[in-house]
Amino acid sequence: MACSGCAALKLVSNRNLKVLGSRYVYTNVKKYAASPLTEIREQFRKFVGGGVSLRKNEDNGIAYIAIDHVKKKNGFSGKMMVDLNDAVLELESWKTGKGVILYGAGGTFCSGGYLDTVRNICNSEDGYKMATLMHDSVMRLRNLPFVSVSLVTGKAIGGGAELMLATDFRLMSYSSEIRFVEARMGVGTGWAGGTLLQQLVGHRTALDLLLTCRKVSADEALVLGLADDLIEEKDDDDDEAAVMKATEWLNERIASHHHSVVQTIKGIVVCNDLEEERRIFSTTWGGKAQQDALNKNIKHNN
Ligand SMILES: CCC(=O)SCCNC(=O)CCNC(=O)[C@H](O)C(C)(C)COP(=O)(O)OP(=O)(O)OC[C@H]1O[C@@H](n2cnc3c(N)ncnc32)[C@H](O)[C@@H]1OP(=O)(O)O
Repeated sequence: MACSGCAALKLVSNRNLKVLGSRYVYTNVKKYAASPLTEIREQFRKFVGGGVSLRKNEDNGIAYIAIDHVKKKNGFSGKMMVDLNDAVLELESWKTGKGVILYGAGGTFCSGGYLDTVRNICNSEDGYKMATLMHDSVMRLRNLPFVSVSLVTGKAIGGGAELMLATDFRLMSYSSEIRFVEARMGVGTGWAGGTLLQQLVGHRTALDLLLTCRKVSADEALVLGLADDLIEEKDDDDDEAAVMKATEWLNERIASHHHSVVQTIKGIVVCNDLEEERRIFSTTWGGKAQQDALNKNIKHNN
């Protein structure tokens, strides 16, 4: 008698898929011994071009991460990958921070992997290493106890489109656009974009955007939930004006709160664990910000 499960099993084994818990996992993917990050960083910092810089403003508690490789539309070199990793590691020890704005210099967010670097690491093992380094930076950035915003002006292409998914929010200038071109370039997402995009817009829209490689305008990004707000631009190349607008937008959410409160709320939202939520929550309970609020007899009726 035909067994319907057998057909499914055959399909699964044909595709080198194995059931693991409730998930199917690929079994025909070559496994690499995990290289230590220090080793990967040493290798990647040799692929020069551009830089990523960090500026912390102690007055407003906002840090600014600038992607700067303007001549190459902010194509992300190996060195920039290491710079980003350094920036995020430094932010992890910033006690009084509240927010982070990630932006591209010269009116482009980021055109993805710098093709000179890409050509130098164009083999499966180095691809695994690049993904390891970028996953480390992206997930550390995402989990920082600060509210993070990507400010997208101009284009966010390929890895650049993935990078903007690392932050809590995305602000786009009206004429900016996002384009996941990885499939057109013969690859998948290597900077955590598949996972993050799926979480943000759902798996069908993620598949659609990744397979069609189509341009997503700022207006459409807003509808899809890829963007949270649009900012007006007088001149897309005017980094300072755009950064100022993003700062205002972020400040509307964080300026009136003590850094300990912002950090607690962000920590709670990303921890996904009630025991951890209790621990983080208890750091502000009974603290000065709570005492001050109680002493003010605040009414919430307007
Ligand atoms: C990690 C996996 C990935 O990220 S896959 C995606 C890799 N990125 C790409 O393939 C982007 C290729 N570039 C482009 O599509 C265009 O240059 C874009 C970004 C749309 C900009 O077009 P447009 O405004 O007309 O400027 P342009 O082409 O004249 O560029 C100016 C100079 O910059 C360069 N450039 C641009 N992006 C990169 C990049 N990612 N890596 C290396 N170089 C890049 C262009 O080649 C051009 O250089 P040049 O002035 O001709 O020497």
